[in-house]
Amino acid sequence: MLGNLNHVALVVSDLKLACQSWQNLLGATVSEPQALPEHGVTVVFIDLPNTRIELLEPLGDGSPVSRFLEKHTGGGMHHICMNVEDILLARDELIAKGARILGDGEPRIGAHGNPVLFMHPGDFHGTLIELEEVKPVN
Ligand SMILES: CC[C@H](C(=O)O)C(=O)SCCNC(=O)CCNC(=O)[C@H](O)C(C)(C)COP(=O)(O)OP(=O)(O)OC[C@H]1O[C@@H](n2cnc3c(N)ncnc32)[C@H](O)[C@@H]1OP(=O)(O)O
Ligand SMILES: [Co+2]
Repeated sequence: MLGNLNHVALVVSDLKLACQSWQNLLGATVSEPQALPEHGVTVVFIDLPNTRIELLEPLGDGSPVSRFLEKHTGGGMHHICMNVEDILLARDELIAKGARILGDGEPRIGAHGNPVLFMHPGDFHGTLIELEEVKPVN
Protein backbone atom coordinates (compact mmCIF):
# COMPACT_ATOMS: atom_id res chain seq x y z
CA MET A 1 0.00 0.00 0.00
CA LEU A 2 2.71 2.48 0.99
CA GLY A 3 4.71 4.65 -1.39
CA ASN A 4 7.33 7.32 -0.67
CA LEU A 5 7.44 9.57 2.35
CA ASN A 6 5.57 12.67 1.16
CA HIS A 7 6.31 15.01 4.08
CA VAL A 8 7.05 15.35 7.78
CA ALA A 9 4.87 18.06 9.38
CA LEU A 10 5.98 20.33 12.21
CA VAL A 11 3.58 22.62 14.06
CA VAL A 12 5.04 26.02 14.94
CA SER A 13 3.66 28.89 17.01
CA ASP A 14 5.01 31.59 14.66
CA LEU A 15 5.32 30.62 11.00
CA LYS A 16 7.29 33.73 9.99
CA LEU A 17 9.91 33.17 12.71
CA ALA A 18 10.10 29.45 11.93
CA CYS A 19 10.69 30.17 8.22
CA GLN A 20 13.49 32.58 9.16
CA SER A 21 15.15 29.91 11.32
CA TRP A 22 15.02 27.32 8.55
CA GLN A 23 16.31 29.83 6.00
CA ASN A 24 19.02 31.47 8.10
CA LEU A 25 20.29 28.49 10.10
CA LEU A 26 19.84 25.66 7.60
CA GLY A 27 19.88 27.52 4.28
CA ALA A 28 16.49 26.03 3.40
CA THR A 29 14.36 27.24 0.50
CA VAL A 30 10.90 27.90 1.94
CA SER A 31 7.73 28.20 -0.18
CA GLU A 32 5.30 31.09 0.11
CA PRO A 33 2.74 30.65 2.94
CA GLN A 34 -0.48 29.01 1.77
CA ALA A 35 -3.66 29.57 3.81
CA LEU A 36 -5.89 26.48 3.90
CA PRO A 37 -8.99 27.65 5.81
CA GLU A 38 -10.80 24.37 5.08
CA HIS A 39 -8.01 22.60 7.04
CA GLY A 40 -7.56 25.33 9.69
CA VAL A 41 -3.87 25.84 8.94
CA THR A 42 -1.39 28.05 7.12
CA VAL A 43 1.35 25.96 5.58
CA VAL A 44 4.78 26.32 3.97
CA PHE A 45 6.84 23.55 2.39
CA ILE A 46 10.59 23.05 2.40
CA ASP A 47 11.87 20.78 -0.36
CA LEU A 48 14.58 18.29 0.56
CA PRO A 49 16.31 15.99 -1.94
CA ASN A 50 14.15 13.01 -0.93
CA THR A 51 11.07 14.47 0.76
CA ARG A 52 9.52 17.66 2.15
CA ILE A 53 9.09 19.35 5.51
CA GLU A 54 5.68 20.95 6.14
CA LEU A 55 5.53 23.81 8.66
CA LEU A 56 2.02 24.40 10.05
CA GLU A 57 0.54 27.32 11.95
CA PRO A 58 -3.06 27.35 13.26
CA LEU A 59 -5.54 29.35 11.16
CA GLY A 60 -8.92 30.44 12.49
CA ASP A 61 -11.11 29.09 15.26
CA GLY A 62 -11.15 25.35 15.84
CA SER A 63 -7.89 24.60 14.05
CA PRO A 64 -6.95 20.90 14.41
CA VAL A 65 -3.46 21.99 15.47
CA SER A 66 -4.48 24.51 18.18
CA ARG A 67 -4.84 21.98 20.97
CA PHE A 68 -1.56 20.34 19.91
CA LEU A 69 0.15 23.73 20.31
CA GLU A 70 -1.41 24.22 23.74
CA LYS A 71 -0.01 20.85 24.84
CA HIS A 72 3.37 21.29 23.12
CA THR A 73 4.22 24.91 23.77
CA GLY A 74 6.37 26.28 20.97
CA GLY A 75 5.46 23.43 18.61
CA GLY A 76 6.87 20.07 17.58
CA MET A 77 6.51 17.14 15.20
CA HIS A 78 2.85 16.71 14.30
CA HIS A 79 2.41 14.04 11.58
CA ILE A 80 4.04 12.12 8.80
CA CYS A 81 2.50 11.73 5.35
CA MET A 82 3.03 8.85 2.96
CA ASN A 83 1.92 8.38 -0.64
CA VAL A 84 -0.63 5.82 -1.71
CA GLU A 85 -1.64 5.12 -5.31
CA ASP A 86 -5.37 4.72 -4.61
CA ILE A 87 -6.64 6.44 -1.47
CA LEU A 88 -10.12 4.90 -1.50
CA LEU A 89 -8.65 1.41 -1.83
CA ALA A 90 -6.18 2.17 0.99
CA ARG A 91 -8.97 3.62 3.19
CA ASP A 92 -11.27 0.63 2.68
CA GLU A 93 -8.46 -1.82 3.40
CA LEU A 94 -7.53 0.06 6.59
CA ILE A 95 -11.16 0.22 7.78
CA ALA A 96 -11.56 -3.50 7.09
CA LYS A 97 -8.51 -4.08 9.30
CA GLY A 98 -10.05 -2.01 12.10
CA ALA A 99 -8.13 1.27 11.74
CA ARG A 100 -9.97 4.57 12.29
CA ILE A 101 -10.10 7.31 9.65
CA LEU A 102 -10.46 10.82 11.11
CA GLY A 103 -13.32 13.15 10.15
CA ASP A 104 -16.16 11.81 8.02
CA GLY A 105 -13.90 9.25 6.37
CA GLU A 106 -13.99 10.95 3.00
CA PRO A 107 -10.72 12.18 1.44
CA ARG A 108 -10.26 15.97 1.28
CA ILE A 109 -8.03 17.97 -1.03
CA GLY A 110 -4.71 18.77 0.67
CA ALA A 111 -2.05 21.39 0.10
CA HIS A 112 -0.75 19.74 -3.10
CA GLY A 113 -4.19 19.47 -4.72
CA ASN A 114 -4.35 15.73 -4.05
CA PRO A 115 -6.87 13.78 -1.90
CA VAL A 116 -5.68 13.18 1.68
CA LEU A 117 -6.90 11.28 4.76
CA PHE A 118 -5.73 11.20 8.37
CA MET A 119 -5.55 8.08 10.57
CA HIS A 120 -6.17 8.12 14.31
CA PRO A 121 -2.86 8.33 16.24
CA GLY A 122 -4.22 5.81 18.74
CA ASP A 123 -4.07 3.12 16.02
CA PHE A 124 -0.42 3.93 15.21
CA HIS A 125 1.15 3.97 18.66
CA GLY A 126 0.89 7.72 19.14
CA THR A 127 1.78 8.98 15.66
CA LEU A 128 -0.70 10.88 13.48
CA ILE A 129 -0.50 9.56 9.91
CA GLU A 130 -1.66 11.28 6.74
CA LEU A 131 -2.08 9.43 3.44
CA GLU A 132 -1.92 11.36 0.15
CA GLU A 133 -2.98 9.97 -3.20
CA VAL A 134 -0.15 10.39 -5.70
CA LYS A 135 -0.59 8.65 -9.02
CA PRO A 136 2.57 7.10 -10.49
CA VAL A 137 4.02 8.99 -13.48
CA ASN A 138 4.64 6.81 -16.55
C1 LIG B 1 -4.33 18.63 4.60
C2 LIG B 1 -3.55 19.91 4.55
C3 LIG B 1 -2.12 19.73 4.99
C4 LIG B 1 -1.45 18.78 4.00
O1 LIG B 1 -0.52 18.07 4.33
O2 LIG B 1 -1.83 18.80 2.79
C5 LIG B 1 -2.07 19.20 6.40
O3 LIG B 1 -1.34 18.35 6.76
S1 LIG B 1 -3.17 19.94 7.53
C6 LIG B 1 -2.74 19.21 9.09
C7 LIG B 1 -3.73 19.54 10.09
N1 LIG B 1 -4.87 18.67 10.03
C8 LIG B 1 -5.00 17.60 10.83
O4 LIG B 1 -4.16 17.32 11.68
C9 LIG B 1 -6.26 16.78 10.63
C10 LIG B 1 -6.28 15.54 11.47
N2 LIG B 1 -6.16 15.86 12.89
C11 LIG B 1 -7.22 15.80 13.73
O5 LIG B 1 -8.33 15.48 13.35
C12 LIG B 1 -6.97 16.18 15.16
O6 LIG B 1 -5.82 16.98 15.26
C13 LIG B 1 -6.79 14.92 16.09
C14 LIG B 1 -8.08 14.07 16.08
C15 LIG B 1 -5.58 14.06 15.72
C16 LIG B 1 -6.57 15.42 17.51
O7 LIG B 1 -7.62 16.28 17.81
P1 LIG B 1 -7.59 17.22 19.07
O8 LIG B 1 -6.26 17.85 19.17
O9 LIG B 1 -8.75 18.12 19.05
O10 LIG B 1 -7.88 16.20 20.21
P2 LIG B 1 -7.09 15.87 21.50
O11 LIG B 1 -6.16 16.94 21.90
O12 LIG B 1 -8.11 15.48 22.47
O13 LIG B 1 -6.26 14.60 21.04
C17 LIG B 1 -6.85 13.31 21.05
C18 LIG B 1 -5.72 12.32 21.24
O14 LIG B 1 -4.86 12.35 20.10
C19 LIG B 1 -3.53 12.72 20.52
N3 LIG B 1 -2.96 13.57 19.48
C20 LIG B 1 -3.43 14.74 19.05
N4 LIG B 1 -2.66 15.22 18.07
C21 LIG B 1 -1.66 14.31 17.90
C22 LIG B 1 -0.54 14.23 17.04
N5 LIG B 1 -0.30 15.20 16.13
N6 LIG B 1 0.28 13.19 17.12
C23 LIG B 1 0.05 12.19 18.02
N7 LIG B 1 -1.03 12.18 18.86
C24 LIG B 1 -1.84 13.24 18.80
C25 LIG B 1 -3.72 13.46 21.81
O15 LIG B 1 -2.55 13.44 22.58
C26 LIG B 1 -4.85 12.66 22.44
O16 LIG B 1 -4.35 11.47 22.97
P3 LIG B 1 -4.87 10.89 24.36
O17 LIG B 1 -4.11 9.61 24.56
O18 LIG B 1 -6.35 10.68 24.17
O19 LIG B 1 -4.56 11.94 25.37
CO1 LIG C 1 0.33 17.19 6.05
